[in-house]
Amino acid sequence: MTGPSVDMRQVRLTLGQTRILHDINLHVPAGSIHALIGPNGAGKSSLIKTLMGQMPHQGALTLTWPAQPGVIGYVPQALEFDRTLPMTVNDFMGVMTQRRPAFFGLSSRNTQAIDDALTRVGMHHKRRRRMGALSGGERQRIMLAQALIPAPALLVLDEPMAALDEAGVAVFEDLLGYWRNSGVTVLWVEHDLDAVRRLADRVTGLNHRIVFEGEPAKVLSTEQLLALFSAHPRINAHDVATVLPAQTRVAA
Ligand SMILES: Nc1ncnc2c1ncn2[C@@H]1O[C@H](COP(=O)(O)OP(=O)(O)OP(=O)(O)O)[C@@H](O)[C@H]1O
Repeated sequence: MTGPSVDMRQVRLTLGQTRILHDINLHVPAGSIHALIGPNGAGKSSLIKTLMGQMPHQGALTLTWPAQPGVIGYVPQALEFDRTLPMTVNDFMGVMTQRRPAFFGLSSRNTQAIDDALTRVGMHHKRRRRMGALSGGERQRIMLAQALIPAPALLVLDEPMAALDEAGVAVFEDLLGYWRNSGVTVLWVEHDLDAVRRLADRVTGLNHRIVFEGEPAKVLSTEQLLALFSAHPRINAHDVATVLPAQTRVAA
């Protein structure tokens, strides 16, 4: 299950008249946990969608696999579900993990894997609930569960912790440890800088272009964070107060 390295060379993205990404050169080593941080609208989700082949980018994108190409898992930003949509957690897991339509029921081939994944994120007892009746944090746990089937070698996470409570964060950290030990490559968009310091091997600061890259302990200095978060036109005092950790705010 060992993951690939990821390389972007001179990647650019223009949507309409707006240049979203400028000359991105990014290297994510195989089997590493690589965080992507930056202000709102900096292009983090766009970079991830570019990697997933969903954007009309220019430049070179390379995945170098250790042996054969493996599975790429994706956890999108928090999804909303209509409360009345008659789709249970089981149905959703079926839709995400099997080819046959979910209204035929779960494929027996996947039942055990789905049970295990839901147990792993602490949601097995809610598998008959409607997706729209779950809390945001519970839905986020389901999004993590679907990314476990089939076991990914490269995992792309877009703010997976955004809606999680303390117990959910513990589940996520446990999964991250599991992926790390399994050699999975993880590219992870995150706003919680304390979590990035604690859990990532490397971090890239993005604001339409790469502002810095390196080990969190070395590059997440007050100066670098101010350069990253104050260069954006939409940044204001409130954004700085919510984005920078308390320790950094005091120091700044
Ligand atoms: N399809 C699109 N067409 C035009 N502009 C777009 C499109 N998708 C995104 N954008 C713009 O691209 C910029 C980057 O958006 P993106 O969602 O990648 O930022 P982000 O860093 O993920 O932001 P956030 O942290 O708020 O989720 C934004 O200004 C957004 O409005």
